[in-house]
Amino acid sequence: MTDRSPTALTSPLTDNRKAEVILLLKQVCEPMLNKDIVSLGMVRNLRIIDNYIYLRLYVGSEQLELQEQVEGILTHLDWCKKTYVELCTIPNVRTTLAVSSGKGGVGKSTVAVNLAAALSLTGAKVGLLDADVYGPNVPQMLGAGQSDIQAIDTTHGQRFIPLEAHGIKVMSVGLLTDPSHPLAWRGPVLHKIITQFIHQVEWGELDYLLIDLPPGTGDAQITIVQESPICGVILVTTPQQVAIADVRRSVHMFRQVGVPVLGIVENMSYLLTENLGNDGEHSHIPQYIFGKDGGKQLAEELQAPLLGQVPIHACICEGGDIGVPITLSDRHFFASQVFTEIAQALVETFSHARKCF
Ligand SMILES: Nc1ncnc2c1ncn2[C@@H]1O[C@H](COP(=O)(O)OP(=O)(O)OP(=O)(O)O)[C@@H](O)[C@H]1O
Repeated sequence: MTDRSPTALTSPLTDNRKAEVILLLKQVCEPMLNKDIVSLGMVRNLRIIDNYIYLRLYVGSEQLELQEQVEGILTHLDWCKKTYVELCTIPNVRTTLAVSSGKGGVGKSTVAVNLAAALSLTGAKVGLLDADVYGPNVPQMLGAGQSDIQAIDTTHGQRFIPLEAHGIKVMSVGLLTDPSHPLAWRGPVLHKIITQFIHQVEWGELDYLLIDLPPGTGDAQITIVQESPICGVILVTTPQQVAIADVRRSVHMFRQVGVPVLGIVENMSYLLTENLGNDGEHSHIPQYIFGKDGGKQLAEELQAPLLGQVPIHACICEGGDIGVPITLSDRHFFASQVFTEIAQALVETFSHARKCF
């Protein structure tokens, strides 16, 4: 696994200087998550060559001021002649969030699509990048499965134009391939496609870009995480122990590469069944098909917030199949409200941050 933390150089002099640089950079606070930019993994590829500092800064479109703060604070080093900051951002995208899962089939794409829908219902401009190279089904879940992707030539080279479905901008590896042929890309091709996705999509102005990652903790996830200014990751799990074990691994992987885990969504938490009581009254009883509160316990163990518990319901599955997420077709439905609450919590976190800039 490649480390996103600042890179070490070998001589004792540069090691000392690097330590000094990191100490100063730790004083630069990113107000969204109220943490320093080093702990958030925003500073990468730190190199000190003679009296010059080189680094990459991964930011959202409203955090560009951090560059000035970085350059400013490093002027305190009397040995430093100049700092070269390479700003890495997705143009016009304020906040990039990843949706991930330790294991396939736990409902990661379903959560990503419904969360995108819930965010867009708050009035935010939302994009959804389906980077799940092994099962790219976001376009279908938004009713855009058969659409063709257009590319335009710009002064910066060729750019893909995302589709728009229900007011959400969508881009997917699935849209570039024949749906009847499985995706069997390997290493370099995979890397190229993913990197293209991140840097060659003309999103326009977005408040939130959600990236639906492939399941697991392999090369594809690490590449995406390293090549994009992701502010945090939302992890999706079902409550059963095998899924939990995989998500635990994922949390450690994201923390190791310096990406904050914003929280855990427990999907398929319970199924409500109708019960006819002795008094002739109907009531609903939750059945914990995959076990009870596995995600909740994991969240406590890993000290990550439990963002919500999504029930199992045929309408959620049907919404995905017909291309209209349940959160859009019936926003008052009890399962939709879970997504609405998660979206509101995200908006609260990130819009508060915007006021800080
Ligand atoms: N809460 C739910 N209630 C009912 N069905 C659900 C729920 N969540 C997901 N599903 C269904 O489960 C199936 C798998 O969901 P989804 O494709 O979102 O999983 P995934 O984790 O993204 O899978 P993968 O990444 O392995 O392709 C889909 O048919 C989806 O409609």
